[in-house]
This record gives sequence, structure tokens and C-alpha cells, in this order.
Amino acid sequence: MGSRFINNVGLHFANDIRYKNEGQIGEGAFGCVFKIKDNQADGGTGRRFALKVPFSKDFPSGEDTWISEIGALDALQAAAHVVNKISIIDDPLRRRPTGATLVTPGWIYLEYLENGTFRQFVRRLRELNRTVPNRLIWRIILCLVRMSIAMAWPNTYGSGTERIEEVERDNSTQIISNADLNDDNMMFGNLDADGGLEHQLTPILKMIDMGDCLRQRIGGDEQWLEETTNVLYSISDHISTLRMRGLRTSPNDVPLDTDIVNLAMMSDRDEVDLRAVARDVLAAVTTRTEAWYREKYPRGYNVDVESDASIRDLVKAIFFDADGSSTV
Ligand SMILES: Nc1ncnc2c1ncn2[C@@H]1O[C@H](COP(=O)(O)OP(=O)(O)OP(=O)(O)O)[C@@H](O)[C@H]1O
Repeated sequence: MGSRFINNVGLHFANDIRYKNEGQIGEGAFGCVFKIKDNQADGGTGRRFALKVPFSKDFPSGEDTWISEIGALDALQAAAHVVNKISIIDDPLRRRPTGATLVTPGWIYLEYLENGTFRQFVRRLRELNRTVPNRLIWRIILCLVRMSIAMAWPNTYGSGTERIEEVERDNSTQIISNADLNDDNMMFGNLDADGGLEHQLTPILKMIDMGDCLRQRIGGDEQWLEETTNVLYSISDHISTLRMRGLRTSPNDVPLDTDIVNLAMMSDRDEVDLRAVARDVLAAVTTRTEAWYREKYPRGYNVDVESDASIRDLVKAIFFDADGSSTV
């Protein structure tokens, strides 16, 4: 879309010393995404955020069960594996600077996710051509499962502080599904020193683009099973991709977990139980430690690849170059 549109967004930020527009970082079919630096944040360390502006029309505010992107983001705002919508005080886009003729009915500010898309991650794994530890793959699968849990129990994540998604005992009365959960629509955030088992070694993966979401009322248990199975189908392609990237570069490497291989084939099944998948994946992340793999493969295998140090090393190679700046 035209540079006039981009310049127009720029004009709104140009005279506001609180922010620096660091330029366009993405352009999709329906809008532009900009990277904005907040000069005041954290005492001047310059936290970034993303600004998503549609070219025209509104964020489609759907017919039938389709919901708008803002609606979907609001519905899942407290889910840890969904990008956070943020608000800024005295929003520069609400002012009318001289010369600006920006025509857009809406925009959203999002937390800035530093570490690139799932697609870039997979490309980087291919380039590196190194054995991918099972423990790394399990952690990323758990992020995908957590996203599915958020979609399966949207009533739980509409408000409150951000929390890790957990399955609930009762089925929900509605679900939200993302018809476009492709590999460009998930991005990695940061490592989290307090992120426990899940995000201390591997950065969090979040759903970012919710422009094609459906909200469905659930009539009963059968429908719930059908719809949550569909939600799981939407992550199964990505698990298959991880399985394909689960390269073993030497016959001595610990083999790719057969349970990962089985999960990658879940779209062959008519019904998949989200609670069972969540339980099994969480159990794998929790119990399949380096020691677990060492016990399973006692002799002749290179189990070092499953160590925390090896995962850290690979994560550094995937997401950071030597000077610490992002490679993706
Ligand atoms: N929160 C974010 N942090 C960092 N980069 C982002 C963020 N959101 C979007 N981007 C960048 O902008 C690109 C486009 O974002 P997004 O998919 O949300 O836009 P879109 O216009 O809906 O695209 P499309 O409809 O074609 O999928 C992403 O692939 C990513 O590179």
C-alpha cells in the first residue's frame, strides 16, 4: 500500500517526543504494522510496541460468528500465549498534525514481540542444520497447546491479569477459533528468567494476528469435542513442521520422541481430546528432563543434546547473533 499512508502515520508521531516511529515492520493484506519506540518507558530504556493500522474499512466486524480482530484480542487479553493489546495515553493518532490526512477507522497497539515469527524460526532451524533437542520441541508444542486452551475457554481470559492457560473441568459455552493460524501469525517474545519450566529455556510463542477469528456458541459436549478437535487441527500442522525439523544429524543422537511423532499425526484422528493432549504435553515438559533421556538411552547415545546448556546454545544461535541482536 502507498507510501502516503505510511508517511501519514509517520506525521502523527513526528512531533511527539515521547515516541519514535522506527518504521514499518510488516505489511499484510489488510494493513501495515509499525515499530514504535517509547522514549519514556522504563526510565528511557525505550520499550518498543507495535502499531497495527488497517488501510481502509474497519477491522472487519464480522457477519455471523466472525468477530473483529479487536473483539478477539479483547476476548483473550489475559491469555499469556496471545499478544497483549496495550493502550497509550494521549494517543498521537488521535491528534491532527498539519498535513496529515490519515484515513483509517481504527488501529491497535500491541506489545512488541522481539524474536520473529514461527516461519522465521523454522527457516533458521533449517539453516543451522543442527540436532533439535526433544526438550526444545516439547516446549514449543506446549505454547501451541496453551494457545488452543485459550481458544477453547475464551470466557476465562477476557479480563484480569495475564495468566498461563490451563484446562478447566467443565466444557465452555463458547469457543473462539482462528481460521488463519499460519506460521506468520505466531511470534516469539522473550525468554523469561522466572518463566519456570516453560519459558526459561525457550522464548514464549504467541498468537499475533486474530483478523480471522470465529466465535461459536457450544450446544453440548459433542459439539465441544468437535470444535476443540478443530482447534487442535489448527496447531497440528505446526507440530508436523517441528517434527520435520526434528533433525538428527548423527545416528548417536537421542531419537526424536515417538510421542512427538504421534502428536504430529493427530489430524488423522476423528476426535482429539484437548485435555488429554494438554496433560500429556505438560507431563512431557515437566518430566522429560535430561536425566530422563539419559535413563531411556543409557549407552552409546549423545544425550548431551538434551541438556539445558545445549538448548540454551541452540536458542542463542536461532534467536541471537554474536552481538546479542536478533537474527530473525
Ligand atoms: N506484536 C508484534 N510484534 C512484532 N512484530 C509484529 C507484531 N505484530 C505484527 N508484526 C509484524 O507484522 C507482520 C504482519 O502482522 P499481521 O499478520 O498481524 O498483519 P496483517 O496485516 O493482519 O497480515 P495478514 O492479514 O496478511 O496475515 C508480522 O508478520 C510481523 O512481522
